[in-house]
Amino acid sequence: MIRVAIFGASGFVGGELLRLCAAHPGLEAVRLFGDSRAGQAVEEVHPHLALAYAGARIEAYAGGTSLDDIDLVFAALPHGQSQSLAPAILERGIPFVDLGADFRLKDAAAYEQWYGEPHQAPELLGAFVYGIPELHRDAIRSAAAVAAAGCYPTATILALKPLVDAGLIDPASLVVDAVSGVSGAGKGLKDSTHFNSVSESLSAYGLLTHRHTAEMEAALDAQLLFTPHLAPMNRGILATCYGTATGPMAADAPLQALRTAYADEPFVHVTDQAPATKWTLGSNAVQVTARYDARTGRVLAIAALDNLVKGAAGQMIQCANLMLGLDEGAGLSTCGVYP
Ligand SMILES: NC(=O)C1=CN([C@@H]2O[C@H](COP(=O)(O)OP(=O)(O)OC[C@H]3O[C@@H](n4cnc5c(N)ncnc54)[C@H](OP(=O)(O)O)[C@@H]3O)[C@@H](O)[C@H]2O)C=CC1
Ligand SMILES: CC(=O)N[C@@H](CCC(=O)OP(=O)(O)O)C(=O)O
Repeated sequence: MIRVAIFGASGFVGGELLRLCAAHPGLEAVRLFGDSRAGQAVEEVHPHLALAYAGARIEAYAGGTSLDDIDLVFAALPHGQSQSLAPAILERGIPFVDLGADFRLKDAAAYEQWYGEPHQAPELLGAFVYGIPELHRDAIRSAAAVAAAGCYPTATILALKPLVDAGLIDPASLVVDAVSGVSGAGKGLKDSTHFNSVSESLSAYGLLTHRHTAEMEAALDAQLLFTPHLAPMNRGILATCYGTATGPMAADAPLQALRTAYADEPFVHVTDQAPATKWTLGSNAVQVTARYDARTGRVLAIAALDNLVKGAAGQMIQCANLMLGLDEGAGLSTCGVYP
C-alpha cells in the first residue's frame, strides 16, 4: 500500500480525502495532520468515518521525521500554509498534491496581486503542474508536485476550455456566474456562512475581485468576469458561463465541441439536459452542456460538480493516481448519490 500523509485531515476536504482513501485499493492514510483538532480521535472529528478509521487520531505536524516512510502527501490547508510546507516535501522527493491556491499561479507578481501578500516560495512555483487531469494529463503523470485546481476553476475551465479552443467563443467576452454549496467555504463558522445567513437566501460575493479569476484566466488564456454565489445547500458547484460567439454557427456546435473534447474522459459527462448539482453528489463526475443562442449571438455553457470531490479531494486522488502510475480512476466513483 502507498502510505499517505494528509495535511488538513480535520477539515472538510481532509474528511473527503479520508473517505476516498478508505475505499481506494492502493492508498492508505497513515499520518493525519491537523491544527486545532490535533490530539482528537478521527471518530470525534469525523464521526461518519468512525468505522474506517477506528483508533486513528489527528496529530500535530512536528516536522523532522514526521514524513519518514511516507510515499505521498496531500495538503488541504488554508491558502498560504503550503508555501512553508512545500520545501520539506519536495526535498524528500515525495509526490505532493496540494489543493490550496499557493502554487496554482505561475507568476509571483500575479499571486501578490490577487492574494494581497507576497509569495513565500516563488522559486517553487515552476515545480508545480496545474492539476486538472482532463487538460494536463501527461504533465501530471511526470510531475513531482501538482497544484490541484479547486471547485470554481474546475467547473468553469471544463465548461469553457473546449469552446475557446475550438474558436467558437470570443475569449475576451467571458462571463461566469457560479453557485456554491456552503461546504465550499470550509468548516470554520463565519457570519456569512452561519445557518441564519444562508438558509432561505442566495447571495453573490467577491464582486469583480474573486481570487479564482486569475487562475481561470490563465488556464483559458482569456478575460473573464467571475461572480460567485452562495446557495443554501451543503455541496455542489453550478457554473453558468457565457461568451460572445465568434460568428454564426450550428445550434449544436458548442455541444458537439464538448462531446469531441471529452469523448474519452471517464469523469466528464456531456449532457443535452441542463445539469444539476445533485447529479454529482458524492461522485467525481462533472456534468457539462452548452448551447448557441442565435438570437443574442452568445454561447452558453454550464458545468455541475461536487465541490468536495471533483472540485477537491477526488481531483487530488485522480492527480495522485496519475503521478503514481495507478489506474486514473482508482478509488473514484462516477455515480452520484440520489435522492
Ligand atoms: N471546501 C471546498 O469545497 C474546497 C476547498 N478548497 C481548498 O482546500 C483547502 C482546505 O479547505 P477546507 O477543507 O474546506 O477547509 P477547512 O477549514 O474545513 O479545513 C482546514 C484544515 O486546515 C487545518 N489548518 C487550519 N489552519 C492551519 C494551520 N495554520 N496550520 C496547519 N493546519 C491548519 C485545519 O485544522 P484544524 O481543523 O485541526 O484546526 C483543517 O484540518 C483550502 O485551501 C480551500 O481553499 C479547494 C476546493 C474546494
Ligand atoms: C463558498 C466559498 O466560500 N467558496 C470558496 C472557494 C472554495 C475554494 O477554496 O476553492 P478553491 O480551491 O478553488 O480555492 C471561496 O469563494 O473562497
